[in-house]
Amino acid sequence: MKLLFPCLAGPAHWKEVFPVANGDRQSPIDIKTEETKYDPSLRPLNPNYDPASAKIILNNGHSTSVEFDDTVNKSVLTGGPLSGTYRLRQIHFHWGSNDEAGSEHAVDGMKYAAELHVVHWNAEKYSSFVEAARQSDGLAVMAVFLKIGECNPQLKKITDRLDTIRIKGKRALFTNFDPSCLLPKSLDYWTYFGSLTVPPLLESVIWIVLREPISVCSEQLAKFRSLLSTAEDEVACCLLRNYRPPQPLKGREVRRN
Ligand SMILES: CC[C@H](CNC(=O)c1ccc(S(N)(=O)=O)cc1)c1ccc2[nH]ccc2c1
Ligand SMILES: [Zn+2]
Repeated sequence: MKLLFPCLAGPAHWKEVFPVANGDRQSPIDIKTEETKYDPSLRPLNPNYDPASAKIILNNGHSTSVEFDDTVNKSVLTGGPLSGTYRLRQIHFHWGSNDEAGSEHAVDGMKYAAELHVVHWNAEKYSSFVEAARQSDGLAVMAVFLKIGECNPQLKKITDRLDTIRIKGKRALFTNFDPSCLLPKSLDYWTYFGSLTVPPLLESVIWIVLREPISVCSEQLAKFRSLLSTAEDEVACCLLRNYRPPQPLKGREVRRN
């Protein structure tokens, strides 16, 4: 069925505007843990972030993100499956309309309540994020699962600011923030070659999915759902869910350290 604004209609219609939606390395995926392959060549992850790089917190209508200064190598990710230095650009979240689903990746068919994405780009090889986003090794996104449980005091720094950016397009100063505070104790991970999970769905992401979740409580998730996907002059519509369902693996390998 041809829709006027397919992107607004959600994941099922994206292929009409972005044929790559049916590509060979789409994300997210359901990680079947029994089929992952231990790879001794994988190194420990080495995130090294400077809290001064944090700039603003933003509601872009599809998620809330914290944007970092990526004009210099101040906050970077090295190690893991990566060759070279990947520069931190932004972090953002995916969630669902209830606590039972909300993550993008799944583990043996199980979905978590939400998922944090820490987005980096290969500033060693490419001159901008947008250029890197068109290259097969251009981006590296670290995914962290959010599991329903205790309220997360570190996440509170973000959820406490959401009422100031409720409307799409709103932004507020947000600095002195090191996203490492949102990482779990263990940095063990799965890794595979994939894509952006929202249009333009570019197949340029080296995914690094941390195996240990962090906690989030229902009240904190409710604050994400109270964000609006609509701008000032539009009829208010809550951003109740913004996760893409798992995509076909198409023969890809998922490695673990
Ligand atoms: C190239 C796309 C980009 C906008 N999109 C993203 O940055 C993005 C990042 C991560 C993920 S996820 N969920 O997979 O982690 C999804 C989308 C984008 C598109 C056009 C642009 N023009 C100027 C800057 C710019 C950035
Ligand atoms: Zn994302």
